[in-house]
Amino acid sequence: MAASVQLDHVTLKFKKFEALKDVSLTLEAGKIHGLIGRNGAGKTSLLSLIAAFRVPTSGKVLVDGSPVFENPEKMEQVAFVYDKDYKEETEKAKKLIALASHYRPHFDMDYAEHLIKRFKLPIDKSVNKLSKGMQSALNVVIGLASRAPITIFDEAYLGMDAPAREIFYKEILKDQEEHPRTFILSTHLVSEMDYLFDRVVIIDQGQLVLNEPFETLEARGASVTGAASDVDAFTADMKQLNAQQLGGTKSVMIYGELDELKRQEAHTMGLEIGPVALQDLFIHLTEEAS
Ligand SMILES: Nc1ncnc2c1ncn2[C@@H]1O[C@H](COP(=O)(O)OP(=O)(O)OP(=O)(O)O)[C@@H](O)[C@H]1O
Repeated sequence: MAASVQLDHVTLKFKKFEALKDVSLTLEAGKIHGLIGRNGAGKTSLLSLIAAFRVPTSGKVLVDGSPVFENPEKMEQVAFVYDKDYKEETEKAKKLIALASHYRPHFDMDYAEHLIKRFKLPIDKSVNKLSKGMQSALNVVIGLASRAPITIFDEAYLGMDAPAREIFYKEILKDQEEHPRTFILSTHLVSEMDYLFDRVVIIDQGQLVLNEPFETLEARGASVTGAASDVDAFTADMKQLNAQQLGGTKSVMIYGELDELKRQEAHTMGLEIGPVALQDLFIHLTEEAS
């Protein structure tokens, strides 16, 4: 089960400060959305509106066409996983999982047990005694096993080591094939997670920069790799986002579409053309927006 999200001219103010400024966007049902933005861009503010933790100052936040705020039927369709403060949480991990299974209508306990094993989560420990990475794994177990039609992970990986993050990413992809839902993944680990995204949403200083399919975004640039002197000659009059050199081999990320003629020229020169890195595009687009 998956649901769509629509923001219609949404503004969120904290006193006079506008954390979100007239944001309108649609998140498609059944897609994995990567939400990226600099620190303080407004990602958590946006997500807390979708999860109905807050009400917008103006504008509408709709889940499958109906307002989500104070709407229990829509609110139970949204799972919002974020970096909770568990300092005072003395219940055991298994108790929190059992509680979630009661109030989440699509919760799958068999899947939760599978995830507990995958993350080696010590469910008999009090939650405040779990390591930071284990607390994150607990949040991820609850978020994934809830199978909420809209599942939001707001930097849910904090404290997780690389193997645990890898398990998290693989489980998202595997479960999405079998039980499609709408995921929103807010992250600063852009280069690590970009392969998960069907669509990319970038916000900057409270404003929407773009909301596009990943392939369309990737086509906005390219990577050019080959002998350093040839790469330099080929990219001389192009907008360069990033360059790396190892010995005589250079790789340059360029901004701008390469037409067929240019691609043939690169081929003739023995240069390899690949996709542009989302991380480099993101840095460029947010600098441009500023
Ligand atoms: N409760 C609040 N009161 C006042 N200002 C707030 C509040 N919550 C957020 N803000 C401000 O709103 C802006 C957006 O914050 P938000 O947490 O949404 O950003 P973010 O993109 O999630 O950032 P980060 O990547 O650093 O977590 C920031 O300038 C922040 O200081």
